[in-house]
Amino acid sequence: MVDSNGNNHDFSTQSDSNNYDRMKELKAFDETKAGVRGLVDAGIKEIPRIFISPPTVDDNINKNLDAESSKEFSIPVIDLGDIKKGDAHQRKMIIDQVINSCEKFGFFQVVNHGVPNNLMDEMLEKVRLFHEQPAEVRAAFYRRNLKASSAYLSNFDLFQAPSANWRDTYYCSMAPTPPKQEEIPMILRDTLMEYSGHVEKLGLDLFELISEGLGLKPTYLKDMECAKGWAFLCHYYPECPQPELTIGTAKHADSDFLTILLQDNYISGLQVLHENQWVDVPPVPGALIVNIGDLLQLMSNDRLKSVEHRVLANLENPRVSVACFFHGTHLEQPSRMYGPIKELLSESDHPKYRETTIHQYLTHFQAKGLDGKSALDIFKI
Ligand SMILES: O=C(O)CCC(=O)C(=O)O
Ligand SMILES: [Fe+2]
Repeated sequence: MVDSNGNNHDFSTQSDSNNYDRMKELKAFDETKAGVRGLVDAGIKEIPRIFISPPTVDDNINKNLDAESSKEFSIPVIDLGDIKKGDAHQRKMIIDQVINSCEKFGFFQVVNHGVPNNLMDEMLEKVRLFHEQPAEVRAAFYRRNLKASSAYLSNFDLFQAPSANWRDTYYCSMAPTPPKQEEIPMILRDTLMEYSGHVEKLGLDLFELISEGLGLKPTYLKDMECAKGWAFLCHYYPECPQPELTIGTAKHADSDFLTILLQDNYISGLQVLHENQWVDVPPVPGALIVNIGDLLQLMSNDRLKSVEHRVLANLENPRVSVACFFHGTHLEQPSRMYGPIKELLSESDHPKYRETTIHQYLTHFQAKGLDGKSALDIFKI
């Protein structure tokens, strides 16, 4: 294919397995700065070798698009609307639903959450437009620097993971220190800032409900600065000519306290691992998906679950999503320690993890890449 600088790159397809320099091809792909979208625009019919998923431990839980995912379970949908009415009994019922979902699935969807529907639609549309701009426009934002506060790139773990994922991402670290306005692509800027303000409020509400549900004072997690720092991952999953050979996002658990995910209104693909079965999370109009990340699993001493999930690639249509990662203030407070919350421990409930800084945890998560294994394991006592 030809990149935005007019250079020609050839990537091995699966038939070239005897003649395959993986590192060279990863670099060549990265240097196109055009992402997976660039490959599709170039008209490839077979996916390059670097995207082919090797057999993994979860191959018995079939990745195949034709395979039935579990119909036995579904992720709970929780209506937050009644909370605003100030009825204590209703509030208690909602908190119970939230905590039960976090303990059982690690995931739930929320409706009547306060983020306007038209803003959510606009956000998805702007992300799509960003990723569908001409390659040379996108390339200006492409950087493989995980410390950058605003960056477009394909696969943060391209050089670490066992195989590349069929996905491109625009990343924006929004709080507590936002990028300079002009660093955010113009096409996304206003919508992302407005959306961010709403998601911040919802994040605070959720941390309050979870604190209460754990029997802590309502501001406990807020006081731990869980809601003070967040970043957006604006994903784009191009249509894929051979979806059964690759994956949109490999199996992983999230590296933060909590994630609020806005998914495509029409194109599904997100699946959550529950009782060793993949459960689809279908788009629900107006809903946002919420899931517990590793840092809250660690702080709750395994009571709340950071559950593995993945996104399937699909043959026909691009899929868009916007994940908001509440990751705390690790850059501003690098030495702050996080461990199991003392108030949740007892004679019979000993700490299961040693304390760590978020920086230490994230360094490990990023070095490992999405390799299908939990990043929490090395912190277990
Ligand atoms: O695109 C999605 O639906 C999920 C993305 C995701 O799991 C992540 O960014 O961690
Ligand atoms: Fe995730």
